[in-house]
Amino acid sequence: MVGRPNRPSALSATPGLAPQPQVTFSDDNSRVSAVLPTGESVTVLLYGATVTSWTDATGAEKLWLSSAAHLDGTKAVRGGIPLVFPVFGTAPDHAQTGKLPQHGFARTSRWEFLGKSTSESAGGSGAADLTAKLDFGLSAAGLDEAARKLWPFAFNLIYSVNLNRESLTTSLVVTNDDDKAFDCQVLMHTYLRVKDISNVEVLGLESAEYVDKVDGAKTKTQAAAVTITGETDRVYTPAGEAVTVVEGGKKTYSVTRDNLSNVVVWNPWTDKAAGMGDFEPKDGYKNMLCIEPGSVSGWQSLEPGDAYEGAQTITYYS
Ligand SMILES: O=P(O)(O)OC[C@H]1O[C@H](O)[C@H](O)[C@@H](O)[C@@H]1O
Repeated sequence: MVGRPNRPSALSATPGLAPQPQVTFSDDNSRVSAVLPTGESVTVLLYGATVTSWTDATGAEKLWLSSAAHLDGTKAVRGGIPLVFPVFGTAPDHAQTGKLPQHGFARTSRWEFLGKSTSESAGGSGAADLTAKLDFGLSAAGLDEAARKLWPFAFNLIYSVNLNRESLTTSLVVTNDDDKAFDCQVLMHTYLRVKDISNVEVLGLESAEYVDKVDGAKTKTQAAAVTITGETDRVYTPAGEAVTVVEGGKKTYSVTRDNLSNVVVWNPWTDKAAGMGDFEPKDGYKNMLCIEPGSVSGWQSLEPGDAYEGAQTITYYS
């Protein structure tokens, strides 16, 4: 057999032209990665279409992933960006989704890798402006029988993960392919990596209403910047589209929402982290903060043929 190097090349070889740096894509049966010529990278597990890693050019990880996370398709991934669909938490009183497990089935289903592409931003000058795009799909045919029975609708999900030098954008399009209407909720459960949660402030939620899930689901109004000093689990409905994470007085991330009206802020703190078998190290709650853009305080009601799209863009500042 004639051997062919299967290591992907990072250089294109157009005859007569200097080689242009390219995005390096790789995929196997379980995950897909893209690496920009400048070094930034993203990895997506087909199980759940879960982003498990996003690094900057130096290889520094921007997402938190538990060292005990199950990456073998036996349990939703603890860390990265799990996708929540079609129900956030559980909704026992909601007829269509009431029997589904916590956060639905998108994060525990195996998605199909639909394809990859590279684009250059307008006015870009080459490698520095490349965006790598990975697309994933899930429809009723991709669900296991149990999930199909619990949510018996024909649907189509397209999840796109876009990586450029400064940011990661994830967007989800939900299409109703059924002849009946269905309700759904959508959320991107992003685990941001932080150095020390005690130095973190979240800006952009001042004066927003929120439901405090650790205080009897009371509705409250955020007075000032959010700081995390204990278990925190809040569903905000902010007026603005961006929240900013500041650490030690320095802006480290901004998270911008497109057509997602809520943002959940979650940190399990000591006791809850101790109670989760897949949360390691146990003091890892100090190094993570979930900022979860979603549409979860009501329902997206999709008529047959209708589609809904929501997206987040996370930008980091080093
Ligand atoms: O343990 P999981 O099912 O992954 O859920 C983790 C967390 O997700 C969201 O942030 C919810 O608001 C929390 O109530 C929940 O504890």
